[in-house]
Amino acid sequence: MAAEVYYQAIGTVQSHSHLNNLNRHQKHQNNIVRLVARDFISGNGLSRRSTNRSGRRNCTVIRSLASQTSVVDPVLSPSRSNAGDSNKKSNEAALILIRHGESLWNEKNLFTGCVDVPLSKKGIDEAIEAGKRISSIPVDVIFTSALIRAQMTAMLAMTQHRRGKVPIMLHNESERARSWSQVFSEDTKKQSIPVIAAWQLNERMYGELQGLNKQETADRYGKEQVHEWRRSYDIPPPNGESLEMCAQRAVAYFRDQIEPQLLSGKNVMISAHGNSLRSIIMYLDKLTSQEVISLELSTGIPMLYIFKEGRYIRRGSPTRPSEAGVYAYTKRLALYKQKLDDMFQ
Ligand SMILES: O=C(O)[C@@H](CO)OP(=O)(O)O
Repeated sequence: MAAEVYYQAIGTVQSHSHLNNLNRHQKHQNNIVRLVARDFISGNGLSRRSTNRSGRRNCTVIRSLASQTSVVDPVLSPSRSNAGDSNKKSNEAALILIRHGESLWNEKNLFTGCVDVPLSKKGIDEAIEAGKRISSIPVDVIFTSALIRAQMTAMLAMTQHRRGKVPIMLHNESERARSWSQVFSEDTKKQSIPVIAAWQLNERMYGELQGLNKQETADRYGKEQVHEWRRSYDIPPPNGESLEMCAQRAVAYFRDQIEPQLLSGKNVMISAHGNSLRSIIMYLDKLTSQEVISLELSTGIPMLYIFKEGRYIRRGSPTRPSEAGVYAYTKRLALYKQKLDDMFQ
C-alpha cells in the first residue's frame, strides 16, 4: 500500500447503473470548453526551439521527444468510443489524480465543502512534495476544481515538474475573458500546459455542516450519524450533497471532458477534492456503494492510473522520480523519464 494513501475496498467488477444515468444538462457549455482546450493543446509536444534550462544542446533531444509527450502511439481504442470526439485515438495515457494539500479549514478540522479556503503552510509543502513525486510523468492538460485549494495544489505541484512547461489557466467564463487571454505564439503554447477549472470537480456541497467543527458535530449528533453523512454513498448531510449527487456531476464531467483527452493519448492531471475524487475513483475502479465507504484519500498524495485499451489500471502513488514500480510499468513512461534524465542531467 502506498504510504499515506488509505486505499481499500478493491472488489470484483460490478455494474454501475446508478452512474450510467448521468446528468447531461451542461453539454453545451462543456462543448465550448472542449473546443477551446483542444485548440490550446493541439500543438502537443515539445518545441524544437526551446531553450529551456540546458539551451542548445537539448535541441536534438527535444526534437526526438516531440512525439513522446504522450506515453503511447495513437491507435484506435476499442471501447468507450462514445466518450469523445477526438480523432486521434491512443491505447495508453497517464492519469494523475491528486487531492489538494491541507487547507486552512482542514487544519482547524472544519467542514469545508464548497467554501473556498486556501492551503495551509503544510498544504503548500504537501503540494510541492506531490509535484516532486510526479516530476517525471508527462502532463499535457490539467483539470482542477473551481476552488482555490485545488488550483494552488496543481500550480505548486507543477513548479516541480522537470519538463518545465508553464501551466496556464484557461478563462472561458466570458467571450471577453477568452479573447483577452489568448496566446499568439505557437512555440509558447507548446511550452504551456492548459489548466481547465470546472465547478463540477468541486468538493461535495456539505450543506449546513459547512463551517462547523467536525469533532463538535460528532459530539452533538453522534459519531455514527456524522460518519454516515461523511462517508455513506446516498445519505446527504442536511441540505447538502450525498456522494451519489456529487458523482452525478463529477463523473459526468469526467466522462464528457476528461475521458476524451485520455482517449486521444493526452496525459491528464486532475487536482480536486476528497469526495469528488472518491466518486471518480469509484467509477475508475468500479467500486460498489458499499466499497466506497472505506475509501479515504489523504491530502496531497498523487495517484497514478494508466488508461489502456479503455481500462483504468491503478499504479499507486509514485514516491520519488525514480520509483521503479511506476516507470517500469510502461515503456513509454520509462522512455519519457529517460529522456528527461538525458536533458537535465
Ligand atoms: O470538509 C470537507 O469538505 C471534507 C474534506 O475535507 O470533509 P470530509 O473529510 O468529511 O470528506
